[in-house]
Amino acid sequence: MIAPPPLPGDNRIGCVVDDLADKGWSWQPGLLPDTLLRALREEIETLDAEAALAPAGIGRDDAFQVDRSIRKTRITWLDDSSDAQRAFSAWAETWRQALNRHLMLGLFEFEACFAVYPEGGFYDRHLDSFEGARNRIVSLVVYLNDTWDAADGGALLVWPEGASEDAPHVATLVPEGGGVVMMLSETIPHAVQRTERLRYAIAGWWRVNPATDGIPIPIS
Ligand SMILES: O=C(O)CCC(=O)C(=O)O
Ligand SMILES: [Fe+2]
Repeated sequence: MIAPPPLPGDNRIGCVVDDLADKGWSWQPGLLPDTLLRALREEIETLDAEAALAPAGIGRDDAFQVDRSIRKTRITWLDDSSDAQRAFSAWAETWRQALNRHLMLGLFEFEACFAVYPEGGFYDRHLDSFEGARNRIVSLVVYLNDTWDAADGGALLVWPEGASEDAPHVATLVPEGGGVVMMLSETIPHAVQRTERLRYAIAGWWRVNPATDGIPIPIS
């Protein structure tokens, strides 16, 4: 079990909000509650054992492809079909509301997938929001392994907004269980280094209302 390190006043919302406003990303070790971490890890292990996770693609629907030269992961979408997933959705919803309240982002809906990186898995540098679609605004990544050593690889590398392809990354985040990353999907480049062991995570995205012709889709 990983004890959350003390943060100034333990004001996690304040820290995340300030980080997102200042630099566009935030790393919060031990932010996911332990009970949720354990339940989600059990679920991702079971799903993976049942081979429910399909190789992940890149790009939007019509451009969907499985390209192992860019990404090697297995994913399955969350659908609120278990207690653990529903508890995770409720937890994510508290963050959606907090981010909207403090940053006025207008985050509207959330989608997330379980992601298993096998040994040798990786994800090359990318942005989470696809060109031409203002769909994903804030990315959320939650790490589900129990323990993790730097020597296990699989670190998340983060670049600042606008960094060129050959610019050095500014953070190397070790995916310790319960650690959480939030970042602006449209502007923060990031990559997953080759992992030397099975790496469990949830990757999720908050999106704005996908209104067409200026007419917002009502909340059902
Ligand atoms: O697992 C991670 O650390 C990041 C995953 C990621 O970048 C993605 O799924 O878009
Ligand atoms: Fe990403």
